Amino acid sequence: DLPDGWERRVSRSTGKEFYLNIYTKESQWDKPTMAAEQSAADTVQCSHLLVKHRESRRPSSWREENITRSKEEALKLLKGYKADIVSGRASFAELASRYSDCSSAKRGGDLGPFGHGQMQKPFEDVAFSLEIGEMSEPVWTESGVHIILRTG
Ligand SMILES: N=C(N)NCCC[C@H](NC(=O)[C@@H]1CCC/C1=C\[C@H](COP(=O)(O)O)NC(=O)[C@@H](N)Cc1ccccc1)C(N)=O
Repeated sequence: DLPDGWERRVSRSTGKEFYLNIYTKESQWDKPTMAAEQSAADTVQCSHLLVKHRESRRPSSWREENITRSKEEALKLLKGYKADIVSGRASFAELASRYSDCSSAKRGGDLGPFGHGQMQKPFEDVAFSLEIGEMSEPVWTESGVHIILRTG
């Protein structure tokens, strides 16, 4: 059957079947193979909190010259930060500026607006699937493990 977010339609003029993305209202002739993209936006703005680990593509950051924590430890830390944010004990920007292993920490995690093809695919896919104001589950990239907050 059809992947999530698509509906089958029939063209009134040609009688041919086409497919409608129920989120963006875009239509296409080809049968979709992937879930419909929820964002009609071709750019989104996000903040993120990145925790690197010893297998990160660059296991170093402004915080720590040589990062040796394991993937498991990185995930545990990140989940703790997310819990603090969800509980209201701390703000996203506060924890990102203190703990993110990305230079965007200096801007509370803000990455600015970006379009398709700029970020690593797993990061982009989640970023474009979030509603504005929504925070992601942990996302793994070559850089490490991130939580992403869509802000625009
Ligand atoms: N605005 C852009 N287009 N800047 C280029 C993004 C390159 C892109 N980066 C990523 O996909 C991940 C997800 C977000 C951050 C990031 C990784 C790294 C940290 O990981 P590492 O590379 O040590 O493994 N931080 C960056 O790149 C920072 N310049 C992001 C940034 C910082 C301050 C202001 C704006 C953007 C990639 N294709 O590798």
